Amino acid sequence: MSEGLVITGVSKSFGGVSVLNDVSLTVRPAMVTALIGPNGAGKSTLANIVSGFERPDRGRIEVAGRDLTGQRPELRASAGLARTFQNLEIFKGLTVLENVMMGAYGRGGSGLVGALLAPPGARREERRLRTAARELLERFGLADSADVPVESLPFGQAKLLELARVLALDPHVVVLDEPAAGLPATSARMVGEQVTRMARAGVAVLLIEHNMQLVMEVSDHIAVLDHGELLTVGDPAEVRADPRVIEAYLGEGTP
Ligand SMILES: Nc1ncnc2c1ncn2[C@@H]1O[C@H](COP(=O)(O)OP(=O)(O)OP(=O)(O)O)[C@@H](O)[C@H]1O
Repeated sequence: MSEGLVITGVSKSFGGVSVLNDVSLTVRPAMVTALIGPNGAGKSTLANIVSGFERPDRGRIEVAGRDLTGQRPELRASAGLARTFQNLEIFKGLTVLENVMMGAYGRGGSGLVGALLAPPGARREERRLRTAARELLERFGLADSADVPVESLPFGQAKLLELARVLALDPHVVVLDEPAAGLPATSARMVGEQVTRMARAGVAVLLIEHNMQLVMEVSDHIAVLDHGELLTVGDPAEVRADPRVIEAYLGEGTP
């Protein structure tokens, strides 16, 4: 049974400056929980703490009921946590299909590297990965590009590929750091559709995103961070109407 992501009482300071102060948030399975807030509010720091790239000064991170506080990022991946990064992260020199197959590596299975290094007897594993990766590309509308070098993908498709790759981990929890950053409206919509679909398949999705239209469309819950403090968590209508949120983040007249 998956219980999603549970963040409890997380605090973090850099050089004596508080960046996160006692943040608690639950990201439930089969739902999209957005984390929004002004630049510098602490969103990426929280994503880094969740995925093990930063250590919290205080607090606890649990994924699917397992306490992962202090565990290395690789161990979190094998516990079912996957994330994307603000900047496009692709494995250059590999094809689109191989990039998706690489995704399965973090889950503790053999993945592409293991499959390539494996003795002939283990080739079945490679075939299984390849088939699963092709199915994911199909679902993301990228099947026609399976065998092209990943560098030749247009930016919008490369952002979709990142989503396909996190799903190759078969994750319980996915943290998406600005998946629609720099995308035109049509591509952002496609990302939104895939994020919704990911959640409906049972994944707990934490979505960090500045594109408010996307956030409002795909989120079940929205958490608002301001100066490292969680201002509120609510559904899109509640958050949109909350005067503190309007003041802290949305600004006059938006959206
Ligand atoms: N490694 C670090 N060392 C020192 N300060 C840091 C470090 N990482 C982040 N900060 C500071 O912590 C604060 C929060 O940054 P963070 O990147 O988490 O904000 P954010 O909400 O993700 O912003 P954005 O929307 O611009 O990405 C900022 O003031 C930033 O300068």
